[in-house]
Amino acid sequence: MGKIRVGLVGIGNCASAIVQSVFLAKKRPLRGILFEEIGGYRVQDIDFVFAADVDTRKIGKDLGQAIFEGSNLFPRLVEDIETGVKVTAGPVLDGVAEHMRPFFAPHSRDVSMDEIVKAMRDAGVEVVVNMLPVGSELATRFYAEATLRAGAAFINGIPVFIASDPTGEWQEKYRRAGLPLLGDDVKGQFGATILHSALTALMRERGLLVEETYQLNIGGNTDFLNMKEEERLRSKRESKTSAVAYTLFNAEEIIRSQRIRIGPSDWVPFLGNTKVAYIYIKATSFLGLPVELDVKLKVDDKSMFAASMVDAIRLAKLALDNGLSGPIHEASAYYFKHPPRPVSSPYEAKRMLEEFIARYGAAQA
Ligand SMILES: O=P([O-])([O-])O[C@@H]1[C@@H](O)[C@H](O)[C@@H](O)[C@H](O)[C@@H]1O
Repeated sequence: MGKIRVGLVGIGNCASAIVQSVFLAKKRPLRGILFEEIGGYRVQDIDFVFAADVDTRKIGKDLGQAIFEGSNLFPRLVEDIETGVKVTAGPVLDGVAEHMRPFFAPHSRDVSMDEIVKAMRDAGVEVVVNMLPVGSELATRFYAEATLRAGAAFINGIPVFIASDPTGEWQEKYRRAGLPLLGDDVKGQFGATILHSALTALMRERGLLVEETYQLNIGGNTDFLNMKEEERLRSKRESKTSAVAYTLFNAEEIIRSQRIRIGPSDWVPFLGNTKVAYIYIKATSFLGLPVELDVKLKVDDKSMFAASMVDAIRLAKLALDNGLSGPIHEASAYYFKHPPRPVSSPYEAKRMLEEFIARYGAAQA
């Protein structure tokens, strides 16, 4: 099987977890992985060929070194990573929040679309992964456009609505260009969203009516620090809330009456990369009697991201190999919180995904 030529945008903790998982997979079988192979592609078939960031502490360094620079704190799991890819300077646009400047060292050079498209083309990028900070609306659109012009598939890991663009414009652009589009906003492997929505889906399946629910999240990395600005956080709340709301009988009513509250809640520096989620659900069961559930989840936030992303990358490549274009619904519904076509149960989403892999993976073999 061939390699997958991948470009990474935003060399933060998520990128570190992805890069390290690929180099770890070259040494020994990965633990906790969902699919060993997708259409014949293994995690170690991911080849990094392009990387972009705005932080001067990362620009110009080998990707294998840049993932440990700046405010990155994902632990080192592999020694001596050399990718041969130098981190290139991307445009800053809205990629750095004002209150983050003391923690960042963004460059101040103008970087044009032509420069980035050329760099992507020269590198022969097939799949671009967007991992910019939440709230990077302009910067995400910039890279979605650059990827399109460079002729690659785009995976949008953050809550800017590209694959799920309500106007349908981005979906149409990718369809016309004959390129796959996956997104939006990664659903961690066993993160707060999948756990919360699996619980509410189970309640629905067992005939319970959810009356009220919240999901509070705290963490100590720059992702949580960035989201302290309420405006940057708006799309994240929408994305996370919708992922749970799709599993409810009474979504509209519960949203209207503000009996659902979901989102990142605070930055607690000493937590580092650990994310803690508190989930509460109150439901009505048989004969109108109440059921209450309180769950606390504690996970490494970025390994959760990477587990989903190494699958999404292989699915994007499978879509490319099979000449699929526009939104890849099966992959988006399972791995992303805000897909263009949401599915009300994670089990149904998994069934669709497995059918997709069997169909296109087999076609390829
Ligand atoms: O899946 P989940 O745990 O609800 O939420 C996750 C966030 O906590 C994480 O910071 C981000 O990198 C992932 O993309 C995902 O959004």
